[in-house]
Amino acid sequence: MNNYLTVHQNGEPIYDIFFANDFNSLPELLAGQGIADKRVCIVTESNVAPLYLEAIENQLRGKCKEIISVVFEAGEANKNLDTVKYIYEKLIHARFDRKDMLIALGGGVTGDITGFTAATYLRGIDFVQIPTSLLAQVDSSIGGKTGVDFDSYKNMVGAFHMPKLVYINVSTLSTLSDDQFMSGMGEIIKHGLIKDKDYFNWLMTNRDCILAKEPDILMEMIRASCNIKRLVVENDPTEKGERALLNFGHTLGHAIERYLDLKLSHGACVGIGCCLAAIISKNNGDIDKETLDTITTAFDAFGFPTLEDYPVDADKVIEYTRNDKKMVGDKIKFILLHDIGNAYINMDITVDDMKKAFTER
Ligand SMILES: NC(=O)c1ccc[n+]([C@@H]2O[C@H](COP(=O)([O-])OP(=O)(O)OC[C@H]3O[C@@H](n4cnc5c(N)ncnc54)[C@H](O)[C@@H]3O)[C@@H](O)[C@H]2O)c1
Ligand SMILES: O=C(O)C(=O)C[C@@H](O)[C@H](O)[C@H](O)COP(=O)(O)O
Ligand SMILES: [Zn+2]
Repeated sequence: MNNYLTVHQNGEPIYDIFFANDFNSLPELLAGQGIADKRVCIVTESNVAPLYLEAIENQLRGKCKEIISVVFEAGEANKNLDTVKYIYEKLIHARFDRKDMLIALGGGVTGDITGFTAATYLRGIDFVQIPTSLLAQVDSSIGGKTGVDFDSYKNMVGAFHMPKLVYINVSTLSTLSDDQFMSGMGEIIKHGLIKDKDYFNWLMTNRDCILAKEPDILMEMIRASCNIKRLVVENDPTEKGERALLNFGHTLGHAIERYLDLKLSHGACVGIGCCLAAIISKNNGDIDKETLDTITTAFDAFGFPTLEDYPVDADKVIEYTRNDKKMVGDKIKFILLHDIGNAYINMDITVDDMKKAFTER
């Protein structure tokens, strides 16, 4: 099996997603991106920097014109324009020009911020993703959605800007907390739910090995999820249609993330959002009770919290969905399931339908 997947657009290869257990192939792959003539800025955050920054610097030393790094304070609360401004200042100070490059080293927060900075600095420079969280390895590093939160609105300011390379060193997951591992599983289970019933069943069958973080199983799972995301974003890079399916669980998930003031991880909120969307699918007559139970059992099996653990004011959460980017006029573009592995867009979900999901299962 190849140790990479290639993401295409209009039939043309755009970038590779490379899978490894170390950082040793990074210099060679970046040489292919003309790094010898570039200044490189590694953008990372306070948790990841002490773990992996030096390893990346060691790999790149002598291979590019100059290396600088910018370290910001970890956490979703810093996925904002202030952090972007901080990075712009560093780049201007180091005289970065149009042919220079950013490297995002970290989780989805780092990838989203760095990608957005790369998309906007000097009207766009190259960037590379080195995702270190499970969520970033299977989801956020792929597809070129970049951006930041604005006030408390999730991903309100952003741009589509494709990376030049996604380099996944699966061994970085050894330092990730179990909570953050679970967060990544939220997007992984989502991939099975929207596109691939066999993959969903495989996740359940291999649950114990996944939770034991067996290296071969993790590699297989990460590759499979990357492939699902790759296929969706190749078909619809800028979310004119099918890409919206990747938002399954996110309409209510993002609203819960905001309501809980970021006390729960993105993936945990997506997990709760997926279960609520599955209840709406059942109430809408799309799936039966047995399928709904299979879905909620899956999240339970991977240790996801529920609304019993995190009670919310349903009216307030639903009010927050009005700021969702998927609103079309007064209607919300809701993602539902015809079955496990078969998601679709529904434009007729009402506030009452959402409310019912919180109270009637
Ligand atoms: N652009 C997209 O397509 C896309 C897709 C999904 C999610 N997202 C965004 O991604 C973000 C969530 O990503 P995330 O869960 O990676 O969050 P994150 O970047 O905050 O990382 C989660 C936590 O794990 C730590 N961490 C990361 N890698 C580590 C490692 N190897 N060892 C130890 N600690 C490590 C981080 O410091 C942080 O505390 C959200 O902002 C979400 O909106 C974007
Ligand atoms: O890549 C996509 O498209 C996704 O929707 C993936 C989601 O998991 C991710 O959380 C994304 O950032 C949500 O996008 P948004 O446009 O709803 O903010
Ligand atoms: Zn997500």
